[in-house]
Amino acid sequence: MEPTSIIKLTPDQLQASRGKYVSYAYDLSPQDPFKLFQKTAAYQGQRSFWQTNDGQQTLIGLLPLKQFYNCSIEKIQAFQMNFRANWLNLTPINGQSPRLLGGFAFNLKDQPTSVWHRLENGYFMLPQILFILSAKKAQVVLTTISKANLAVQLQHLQAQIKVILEQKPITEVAQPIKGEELAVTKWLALVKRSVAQIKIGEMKKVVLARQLKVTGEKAFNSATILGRLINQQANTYHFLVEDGETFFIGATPERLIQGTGEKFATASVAGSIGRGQTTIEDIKLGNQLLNDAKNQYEHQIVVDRIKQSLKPFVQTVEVGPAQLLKNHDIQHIYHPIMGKRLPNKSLLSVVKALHPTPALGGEPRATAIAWLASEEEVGRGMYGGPIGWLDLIHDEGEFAVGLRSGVFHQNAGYLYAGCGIVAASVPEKERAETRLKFQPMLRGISDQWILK
Ligand SMILES: C=C(O[C@@H]1C=C(C(=O)O)C=C[C@H]1O)C(=O)O
Repeated sequence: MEPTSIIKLTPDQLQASRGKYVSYAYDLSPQDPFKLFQKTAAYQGQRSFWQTNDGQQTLIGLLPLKQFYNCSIEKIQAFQMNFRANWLNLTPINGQSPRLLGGFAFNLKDQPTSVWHRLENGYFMLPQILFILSAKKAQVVLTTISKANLAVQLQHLQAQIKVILEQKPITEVAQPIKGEELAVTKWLALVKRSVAQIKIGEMKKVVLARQLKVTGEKAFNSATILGRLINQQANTYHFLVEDGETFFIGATPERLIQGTGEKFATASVAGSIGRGQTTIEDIKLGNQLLNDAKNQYEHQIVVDRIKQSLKPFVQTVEVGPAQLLKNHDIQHIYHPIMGKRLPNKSLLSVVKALHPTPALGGEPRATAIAWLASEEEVGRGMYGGPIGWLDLIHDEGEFAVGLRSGVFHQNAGYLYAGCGIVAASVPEKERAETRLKFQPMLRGISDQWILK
């Protein structure tokens, strides 16, 4: 299957490729996504991982050819255009094209918070080695900038893949951790102030986030956490971006946008309750959530806003029926929302129009964002931002909302959780809801945690 000599170019072709982005895609035998990721330990600090919520599609990116920090949507879009204009496809027929992996910040900050290191304002990478995996198929896309000897450049990448595939996957046992919810009193006071602000009619809803700090004896290992999240959190997107010693990781249930050739699909996910110990209790809790006036109200704000925001990009906005989105620790009210894509509407322009939805920002958006910027103590970094991938050639891709997540550096990690505040919010109840939302990450990091 793997070609022995990857490519033969004539001198003229070589000349034409000089300075251009070139890519070459080929098939591998099917791979177990996480096992393959474990085999890439030698590339730690230079990897990205993405898996869809049905577990059917996985992307693993290694060895950035390009890295983007301080990622405005415009900057990434400009790169996509530039790449397309300077790209040479060496794959004989069809084949996959190069993709960017990574995410945007919740909002761009002038003054970075140290816990995020270089990831504060978002991060994307263009991998030299990109694995695209589905249940039955594994493909790899090699991307490089053509220099004097392109064939050697590509063969060098191909040789690295061979080495990766021969590795033994290593599994590490998770370490015990200490956890501390940060600034709780201040946060409860902010909930109260926000409710007051809502009651005087300044806003309808604002989503407030807080942090839980975790500490281990030794540095956290991204692969260990990722493997546990994959095992524990079904029905969620699993994502990881690494930048040297810093990584952002999570298991989010919320799709922001999927763009295929034909459609744009998004979802409203808002309104939360725990899972039951028994099936009967679980159904009861689900029904309670679906019929609860406060949660219905919180949710409807999200549906209405998404409908408005998506409208200019699709033929007709279709809203599916209300459903429960059930995860390991929590369930939400959820509607699929989609429409047929109108011509000349880019995926990133939809990201810009949607983000942040009132599931993460608030309503009205500008007022809520201004309120968060002035009142929220800690920077959100990539928490709550769009995270996923973008095809550089076909303008297809998918972005989830980067929640149920945390940023890690050496032996410290900061988990984030937020919740929608409306006029009927009670601070202690909202704290309990955010506690529930820390659970997936705590469980993902360790079997043993002590909370201060
Ligand atoms: C903000 C978070 O979750 C969001 C807020 C929800 C809510 O307020 O009910 C539910 C799902 C998410 O859209 C989070 O998990 O941190």
